[in-house]
Amino acid sequence: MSVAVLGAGAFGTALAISLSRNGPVTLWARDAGDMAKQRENTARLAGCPFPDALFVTDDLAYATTADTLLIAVPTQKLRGFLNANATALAGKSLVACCKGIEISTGTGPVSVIADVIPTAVPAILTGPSFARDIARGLPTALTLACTDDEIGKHLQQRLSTANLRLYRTTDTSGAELGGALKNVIAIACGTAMGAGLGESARAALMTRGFAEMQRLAAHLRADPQTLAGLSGFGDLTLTCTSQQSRNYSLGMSMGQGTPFDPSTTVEGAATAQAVHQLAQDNALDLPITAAVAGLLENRLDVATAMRGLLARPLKEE
Ligand SMILES: NC(=O)C1=CN([C@@H]2O[C@H](COP(=O)(O)OP(=O)(O)OC[C@H]3O[C@@H](n4cnc5c(N)ncnc54)[C@H](OP(=O)(O)O)[C@@H]3O)[C@@H](O)[C@H]2O)C=CC1
Ligand SMILES: O=C(CO)COP(=O)(O)O
Repeated sequence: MSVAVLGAGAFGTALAISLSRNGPVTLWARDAGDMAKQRENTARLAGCPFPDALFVTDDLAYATTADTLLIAVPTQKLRGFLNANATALAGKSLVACCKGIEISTGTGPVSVIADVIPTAVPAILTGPSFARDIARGLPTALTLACTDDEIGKHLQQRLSTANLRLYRTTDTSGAELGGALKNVIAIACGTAMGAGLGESARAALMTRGFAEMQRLAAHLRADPQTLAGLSGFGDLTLTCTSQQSRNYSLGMSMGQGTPFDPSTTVEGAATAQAVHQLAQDNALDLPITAAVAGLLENRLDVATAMRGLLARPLKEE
């Protein structure tokens, strides 16, 4: 099974570095010039040199000769990328390596792939992992979800390494929901911490945020067990507690009232909007998501958002 990673941001680069410890891997970037010369992605993942088995290219036709393609572009860019390269991607195993819900359709990366490239076998690789940890070869466990269990088994074998351990599921819906929604809750947690509301408030937001994740997953018929696994609870834990997370950091900035670099990839911002819309369309009660969407759209300030959450009617857990 030959492997290429399409998209050389922090995560795509880290995966390519990690997988090239198993054998040759191609990393495709829109502009590969500097990376090919320096053997390092100084812009997105500085300090992580490329192993010899990693080949960088900006020739998509060459990269897509591999039979398994990992796609690591941000969720809101995925459809455009697939449409632009549909012929080259037809019939391949396409593993989404992004976390989010598309604003225009309210669906996740696996559904977007199935929609644009119906001949492909879509899968998703998701779970608790920072790009830098993967690139450094630190121990990491992720979820590989593919509705075709046989292909899922092949992908699990090929994409696991000595330090990157993949667990398999056929529940693509649960896996993509967990990875998308935890980012929204991480923004909420970062906001609370930035505003000085304390670690008890963060624990409450994580737990009630997880209840929102389960509620939406149940509505969309995802398996609750998937939400309790690496791609849901696992990634929620990591992202809501680490300043390495960009979603958490955006929240911290909002809580502190300090500026945040708008060019940073923060998947939870668009996803909060998409999920808030889904909740309204389906009469689902997702108050933390609604508060995050309100903060991001400047309809709410932190104090009002917190007051709103605390003033909700008392209920059973
Ligand atoms: N960073 C991390 O620790 C982790 C990230 N992820 C997920 O990985 C996904 C990507 O994030 P990450 O790598 O960190 O983001 P980065 O901001 O580091 O990089 C985004 C990359 O996407 C590329 N890109 C954007 N639009 C297109 C397009 N239309 N066609 C081709 N390439 C495009 C950019 O290319 P260019 O450089 O040319 O602009 C850039 O290389 C996100 O969904 C994120 O949630 C998951 C786990 C960990
Ligand atoms: O998904 C991640 C960790 O699993 C990375 O989180 P951020 O996108 O918030 O940096």
